[in-house]
Amino acid sequence: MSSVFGKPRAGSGPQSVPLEVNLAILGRRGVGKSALTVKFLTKRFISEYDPNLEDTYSSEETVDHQPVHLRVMDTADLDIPRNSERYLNWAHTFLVVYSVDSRQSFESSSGYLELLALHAKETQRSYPALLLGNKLDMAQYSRQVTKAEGAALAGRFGCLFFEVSACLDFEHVQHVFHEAVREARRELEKSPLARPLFISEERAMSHQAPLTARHGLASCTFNTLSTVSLKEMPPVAQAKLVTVKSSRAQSKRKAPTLTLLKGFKIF
Ligand SMILES: Nc1nc2c(ncn2[C@@H]2O[C@H](COP(=O)(O)OP(=O)(O)OP(=O)(O)O)[C@@H](O)[C@H]2O)c(=O)[nH]1
Repeated sequence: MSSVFGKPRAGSGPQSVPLEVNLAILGRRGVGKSALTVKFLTKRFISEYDPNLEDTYSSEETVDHQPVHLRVMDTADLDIPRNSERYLNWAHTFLVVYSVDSRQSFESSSGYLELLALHAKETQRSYPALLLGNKLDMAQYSRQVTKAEGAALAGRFGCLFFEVSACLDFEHVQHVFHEAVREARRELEKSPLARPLFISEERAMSHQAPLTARHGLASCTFNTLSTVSLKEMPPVAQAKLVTVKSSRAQSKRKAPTLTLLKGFKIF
């Protein structure tokens, strides 16, 4: 609500301080984690990719009129969760992805949800997760997981469920990411001091030593992995930060966007 009589305007005051949200995308290899990430950030679908690339991207979003600094970690586990602390200790919210044309990937997604449930139990906190059935465009040809099965699995873990396609419309993909932000925001509002740990880019850490959680997380670090054997938290020297302004990414193709596209071929 805006007013000329001194009442707060929408988007002013505390609302103009960006909410910091870290989101990790989990799932078996090939389910479309990178494709969804790139679709969300650039509105485009990728055809080729580096399966070993694990990066964290940063995007300024507006969700429900609130500015949000969203960091997205596109993870690169192989077939099962590995070194999961790197995202468990970092993310406020998770997208667990399977492909509707792969039962194996659906079974893996259940493993990821169990991992998150266990982590929540151990840390006595709750971590919002959304379950995504990707490659919906393939459903008419080769669906192996029904929508009801996806919904039932999500129901078992109390999370939201969507079926999407990284190669269809951008709005559905954006909606899912924004829902994840809303879930994170609800959780942060409940316990604002109980923030996940994070790795600072400025301070070299030889391993995942926790830093003091505080309001307004500093910049995070990001894994760029180039070989299959390097699936662990990389040394800080390898870390890099990639920033993308999603609203400008497609139209202006500024340098940050080109950085994002490293490793991807876009058409
Ligand atoms: N038809 C269709 N293909 C998709 C979709 N999303 C991704 N793909 C394709 O599926 C393959 C794997 O996609 P990625 O985004 O690399 O999958 P990923 O989960 O990041 O895989 P890793 O990097 O190995 O962990 C690529 O060939 C994509 O082009 C989709 O929604 N529909």
